[in-house]
Amino acid sequence: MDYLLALDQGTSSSRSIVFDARGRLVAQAQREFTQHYPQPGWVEHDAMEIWQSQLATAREAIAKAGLRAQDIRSIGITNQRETTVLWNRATGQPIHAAIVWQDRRTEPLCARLRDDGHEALFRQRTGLLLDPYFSGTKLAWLLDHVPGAREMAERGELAFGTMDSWLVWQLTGGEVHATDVSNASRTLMFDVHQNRWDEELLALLNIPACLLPEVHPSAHHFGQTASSLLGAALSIGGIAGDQQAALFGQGCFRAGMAKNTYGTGCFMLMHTGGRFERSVNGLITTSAAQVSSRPEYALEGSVFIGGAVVQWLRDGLHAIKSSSEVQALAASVPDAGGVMLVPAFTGLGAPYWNPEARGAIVGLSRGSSMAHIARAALESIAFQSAALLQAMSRDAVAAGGEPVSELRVDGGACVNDLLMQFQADLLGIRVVRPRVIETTALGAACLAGLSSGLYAGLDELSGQWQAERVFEPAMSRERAAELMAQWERAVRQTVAR
Ligand SMILES: Nc1ncnc2c1ncn2[C@@H]1O[C@H](COP(=O)(O)OP(=O)(O)O)[C@@H](O)[C@H]1O
Ligand SMILES: O=P(O)(O)OC[C@H](O)CO
Repeated sequence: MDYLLALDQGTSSSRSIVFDARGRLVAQAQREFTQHYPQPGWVEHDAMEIWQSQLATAREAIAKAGLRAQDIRSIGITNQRETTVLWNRATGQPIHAAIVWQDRRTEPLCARLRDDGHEALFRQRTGLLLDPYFSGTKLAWLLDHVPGAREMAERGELAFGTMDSWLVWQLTGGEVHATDVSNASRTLMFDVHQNRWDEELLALLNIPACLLPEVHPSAHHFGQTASSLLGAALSIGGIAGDQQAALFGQGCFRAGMAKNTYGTGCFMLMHTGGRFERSVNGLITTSAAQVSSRPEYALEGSVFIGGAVVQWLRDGLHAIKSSSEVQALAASVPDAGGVMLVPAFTGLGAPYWNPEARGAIVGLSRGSSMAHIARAALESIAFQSAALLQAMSRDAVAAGGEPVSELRVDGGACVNDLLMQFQADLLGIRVVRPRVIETTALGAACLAGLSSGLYAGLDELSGQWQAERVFEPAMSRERAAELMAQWERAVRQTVAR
C-alpha cells in the first residue's frame, strides 16, 4: 500500500508515474495526443482524447511497476494549467474542444476589460494580468460562441474545469466536481486572498457560478476512483497545477526558495510564504500548492522559448541532429565569441513583455561559426532565466525579504551541464539539480502522500529531497555583469524595430 501514482497531464502528452514511499521512480508510461490549430493563434485539445490517454498511461504504469491497484495508496494529479473545458453534467461529454493555455482568441475580450478599467481589480484579487493565457475569458468565449451553451449553463446543466477537474470528474464517474487552489488561481475568477471564487469578477466576465468546481487545498481527499477503471477504488489525494507541483516536488516550501523548469519554455517560481506579493518587475502572483486552508503564494515568470531554441537549431538550422548534440557543439568553442542570440520568436515574456519583439543574432564576426551560434543559443536560455531571477530577487528585497540564494532546476534541458554551469555563473548562486528530475509528478505524488498519511509533514519531505549535482558559480561578478549588460543591449535591438 505504500506506492503513489502521479497523473501528469501535460500540454503535449499524458504521463503516469509510480513512486515508492521514498519518492523513487518505479515505473512510468507516456502517450502523446493531438494538437489542433483550427485558426492562427488558436490551440485546442480533445478532452476525451486526453482522458483516454491519461487512463491508458495510468493502467500501463501500474502494470509496468508489477503492482496491483490495491498497492497504490493514493493518486496525485498535476496538469497543464489554464486549459479550459466545458462539459455536460448528464452525459460527461465536452460541449466543445478544450481551449489550450496558448490560445490567443480572447485577446479582444481582454482588451475590452482593460479599456473599461478593470485590470487593477483583477490584478489585486487574482494576482494575474488580463491576458488570454488565463481560463476566465476562455470560458466566457465558450458560453458566448457554442450554440445553446449559456442557456444550458444557466440551467445548471454544464460544468467548467481545468484538466485536473476534468480528470477527477471522469475518474470518479461524474461524482466529484472539484479543483485545488493552485489551479483555481489561474482562472481570473478566484480571489487568492480569501481562497474562493469571486462574484464581482464572475459578473464582469458574465459567468454563472453554478459552472464552477469546489475548491480545496492541494493535499486533500478529493474522492475515490470508480473501481472499474483501475482495478480498485483508489483515493485521489492531491492536485496541483504543474508548475506549482514542481515547486512542491523541489521541496521549495518556504519564502525565498525558487525553482526553474527548463522545458520547451521555462517556468520560474519563487515561494513567498503566506504573503501575497505584487511584482513591480513584470511577474505574476499565483497560489502555491497548499497543504491546509492557509493561503500560500509564489511569484512566477516564464520564458517562451527555452529548450525550443535547441529544437530550432536542430529543425530550423540543421546544426545538430538531436537535442543532446548541442552540448558537444557548444563546448567545442571556449565561449560564444561575442555572439548573442535573442530567441524572441514569439515576442518576449517576463520581465520584458513585448509581443512585437522578434529574434536576432548579433555580434557576428568573420570568425563566428555554427559552434558559436549554438553556444549563444544555449546561453540565451540562461540569460532569459537570469533576467527573471533578478526580477524576482528585486521584488523579494523590495518586500523586505532576501534575494534568492539557490536555484533548483528540472525539466528536459536541465540535463545540459554546460547550460547549468553558465546559469550558475551568470546568477552568482548555486544551481542545484535533484536526483529525481520528474519533480512535477513527484510534487503531485507528495501531496497525495501527505493527505493519505504516508508522510507526517513537510519536514519529512524536505529530508527526502536529494541533490544529484550542485553547480557553483565560477565566473567573476564583473564578467557576469558585463555579459548581462551585453544581453540587455541585444534584447533592446530586438525590440526597437
Ligand atoms: N541536452 C539538451 N540540452 C539542451 N536542451 C535540451 C537537451 N535535451 C533536450 N533539450 C530540450 O528540452 C526540451 C524538452 O524538455 P521537456 O521538459 O520534455 O519539455 P516539455 O515538458 O515542455 O515538453 C526540448 O525543447 C529540447 O530541445
Ligand atoms: O504542460 P507544460 O509543462 O507545457 O506546462 C504548461 C503550463 O502549466 C502552462 O501554464
